[in-house]
Amino acid sequence: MAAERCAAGPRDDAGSRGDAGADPTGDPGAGTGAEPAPPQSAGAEEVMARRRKGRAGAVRCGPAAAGWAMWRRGAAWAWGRRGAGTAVPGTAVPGPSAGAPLSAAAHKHLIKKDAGKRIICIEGNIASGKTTCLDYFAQTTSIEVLKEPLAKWRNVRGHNILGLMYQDASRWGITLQTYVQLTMLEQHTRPMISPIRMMERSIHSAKHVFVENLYRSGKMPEVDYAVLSEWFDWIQNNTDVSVDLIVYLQTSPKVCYERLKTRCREEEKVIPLEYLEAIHELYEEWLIKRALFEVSCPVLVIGADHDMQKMVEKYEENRDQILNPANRQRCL
Ligand SMILES: Nc1ncnc2c1ncn2[C@@H]1O[C@H](COP(=O)(O)OP(=O)(O)O)[C@@H](O)[C@H]1O
Ligand SMILES: Cc1cn([C@H]2C[C@H](O)[C@@H](COP(=O)(O)O)O2)c(=O)[nH]c1=O
Repeated sequence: MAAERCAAGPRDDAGSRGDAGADPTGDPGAGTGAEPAPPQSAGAEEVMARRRKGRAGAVRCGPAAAGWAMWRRGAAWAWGRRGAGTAVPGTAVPGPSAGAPLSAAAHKHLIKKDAGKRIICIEGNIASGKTTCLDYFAQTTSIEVLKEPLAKWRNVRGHNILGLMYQDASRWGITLQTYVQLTMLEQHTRPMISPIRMMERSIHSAKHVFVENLYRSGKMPEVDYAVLSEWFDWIQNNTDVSVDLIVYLQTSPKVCYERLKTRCREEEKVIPLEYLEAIHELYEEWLIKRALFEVSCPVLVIGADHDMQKMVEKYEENRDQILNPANRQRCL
């Protein structure tokens, strides 16, 4: 299935991110016209008995997320060899390392050195409005903003591994996700210069959403998934990648698809709606249904299908809950 072309010429945002500032030069992946193979996901529900920490509800703002479990409509295209419906990776899913206590992240949360400082991650689907949200809050003096290191993913020593992944996820998925994990670790452990840090996504969503999607769709072999999982577990158990609050910008995949086309990032021109539906479903499983992976911090859900003006109103309505933990309505 081919994705729709961008409505206008490329409006690449490589320079708009707050990271290394590299251009996507040496881009062997983007715009070559090769058949796209973006990774899709199948549904899942298990393994969680070991990992689930609780089903305490998220702090929910704005319209409910109802009706978005429709990604299964695109199943024929979306499901890879690891199958559909309840036929999840199942017993084949490598679990956490033996001896890695499941509550390790929560424990480290308690002993975090910079106890007075807070880390807030803005999570959401591709083109859900995370960067726009961060740009808005960057105007607040007490907040430092760390955007995704997208420029690095587009140029690691001249290689655009984001573009490569979108051209051939089976071949390059492990390469991209290994580097995403490294660069996200670097973001989490970078010294803070302000009382509050707002990050775009996290090492957690990279693993629980994007790696998971590659694996479930059959585009990442189990051995690669196992190695990445071992790395992830080690990082969780030996470094401080804890987060104080997740703000989940909850969008419908169709809205993201429209915004994605407007933004028109070169590598992402091959993305079909079904891919955004698969990513959406994993976000919902992780942050709303709590169906697979532990969430060890509060989650604030903000409906984000609205226009910019309405979104700014919502950010202001929620500013206190986001920035001041004492005023938060509910914590997990
Ligand atoms: N509320 C909104 N309404 C309409 N367009 C939006 C909204 N928020 C962001 N956009 C636009 O959608 C595209 C994706 O937004 P962006 O903030 O880059 O998303 P993300 O960082 O989550 O991928 C951009 O072109 C942006 O200008
Ligand atoms: C974290 C992460 C991201 N990606 C891809 C998904 C998008 O194409 C870009 C990020 O852009 P966004 O507008 O901020 O969503 O990177 C990925 O493939 N794997 C990941 O782990």
